[in-house]
Amino acid sequence: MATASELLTHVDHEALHAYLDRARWFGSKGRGFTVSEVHVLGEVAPPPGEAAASPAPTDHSTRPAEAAREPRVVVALAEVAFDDGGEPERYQLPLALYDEPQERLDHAFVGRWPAPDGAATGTATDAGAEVVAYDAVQDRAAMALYLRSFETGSGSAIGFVRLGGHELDLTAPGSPFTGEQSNSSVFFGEDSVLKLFRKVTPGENPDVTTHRVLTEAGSTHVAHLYGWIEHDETHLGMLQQFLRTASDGWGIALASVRDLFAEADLHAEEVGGDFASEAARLGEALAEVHAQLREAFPTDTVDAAHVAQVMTDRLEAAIEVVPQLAEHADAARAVFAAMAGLGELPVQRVHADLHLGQTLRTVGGWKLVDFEGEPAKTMDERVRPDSPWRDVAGMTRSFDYAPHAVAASMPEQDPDVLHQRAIRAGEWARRNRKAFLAAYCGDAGFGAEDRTLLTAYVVDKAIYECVYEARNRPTWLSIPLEGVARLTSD
Ligand SMILES: Nc1ncnc2c1ncn2[C@@H]1O[C@H](COP(=O)(O)OP(=O)(O)O)[C@@H](O)[C@H]1O
Ligand SMILES: O=P(O)(O)O[C@H]1O[C@H](CO)[C@@H](O[C@H]2O[C@H](CO)[C@@H](O)[C@H](O)[C@H]2O)[C@H](O)[C@H]1O
Repeated sequence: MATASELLTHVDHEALHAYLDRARWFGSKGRGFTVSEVHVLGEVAPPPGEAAASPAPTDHSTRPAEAAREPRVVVALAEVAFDDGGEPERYQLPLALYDEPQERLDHAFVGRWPAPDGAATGTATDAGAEVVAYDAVQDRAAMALYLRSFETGSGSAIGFVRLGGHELDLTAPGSPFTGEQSNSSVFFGEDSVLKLFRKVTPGENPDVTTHRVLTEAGSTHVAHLYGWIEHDETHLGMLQQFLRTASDGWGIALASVRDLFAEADLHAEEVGGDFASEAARLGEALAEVHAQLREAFPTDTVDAAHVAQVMTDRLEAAIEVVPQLAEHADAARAVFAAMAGLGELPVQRVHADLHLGQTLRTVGGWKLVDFEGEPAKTMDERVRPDSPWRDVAGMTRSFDYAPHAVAASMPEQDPDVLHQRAIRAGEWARRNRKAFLAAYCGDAGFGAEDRTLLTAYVVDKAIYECVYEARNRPTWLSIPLEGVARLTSD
């Protein structure tokens, strides 16, 4: 039978290029690139002689002949070189390989290329003439092999590591997550969630290491980590508790804002969908998570003047991308300068890209997800200890985004109505920020130095968001840009 590497001997780089170009998770859209190399990391299959722990679940939507067949699942890394000479990137491609087309997987087609000379692909009884590749994430049979490998290991250089404490439901069928995300997740029934990291950087991924520590500390504010996938000490993915009763914080916040806007004469606290008590619970949850992270990861201090300089540099770079920031630049520099004299700041492991979309409300309280940090930063930067105010600032900005995102989506043109709505958006943001901050600070209170620091982190985050929106959702740019204007004119 052909080896995993042999199956990709004649891999079609053009097909991979086209596939990457249309993938939601490809993070360099709009830049010219080529797939310069394809590395085969290994195969996902039970080790030889290992009995299957359970049969692959049947996909009832498929014809019986197809449903009975298991693919060869090969994990490849596509190396991407950019025409603009920028740093190359590497993307993980878990491929389900068959020796003939699978109609049920048309939507997940990646490419087809000649089979290795004279070798059967092992996906059918006859020697195959070609390899037909699909995105394994979309293939229930391939995902069953992943789940089973957490029990048996994969018998290749790809390591499947389990944490104790939970018995996996190996019969649960895998369904790909269909919402917005930067990686690729698959839900196994109501038991577990597998997230495969798409843009791969050598070394540990903070999503795994942070979840591991919080799981082992018994945190009630994260989905427990069940295991992870690694290759050569690089994390490729993780398996977590499925949060059955989860609703996402961004959606709940938007509903609350809509309730407020629907009641022209009421204040936020008088409306049924008031979010303030949830904002307070979020503040408590974040404080607990920060305390646990302080216990488990190294802490340090950093000179505030250095942080102020980094923020100022980020502002200068942001002006290149969003020239409208220039008119607020002096005021922003002054905000950063005000923090520069605060001496040594405590730093620790933090979430690093916290916003309402990274929070899930369950019957067991709020859970924080996705500890990977800001996608624009290098992995080294993302795991560096940082100020906890970074996370508080992220949530503060989110409380500003939610009402302004709803307001921007409403077709109203009447200046009086727009003016009223802007006032009420500010009211919603202030009310929830205040509740969140009071709960986060608890007995420690919120002093003048804290205010100076938080303001600097909030302005820095809003500047980051301007760049993020310009590159990802240009029609949303006005939300953080107006946020910068308000923050720097206070
Ligand atoms: N443990 C979980 N249980 C249920 N849903 C989850 C869980 N973890 C994440 N989700 C959902 O999946 C979405 C994407 O997860 P996330 O970790 O943010 O992925 P990405 O890093 O690709 O952005 C989340 O916004 C949330 O809606
Ligand atoms: O979730 P990611 O880690 O991919 O974070 C990036 O995308 C976020 C948007 O999906 C972006 O968040 C910004 O928009 C949110 C509303 O969609 C808002 O709640 C946040 O406050 C705002 O920052 C995030 O900045 C970016 O890193």
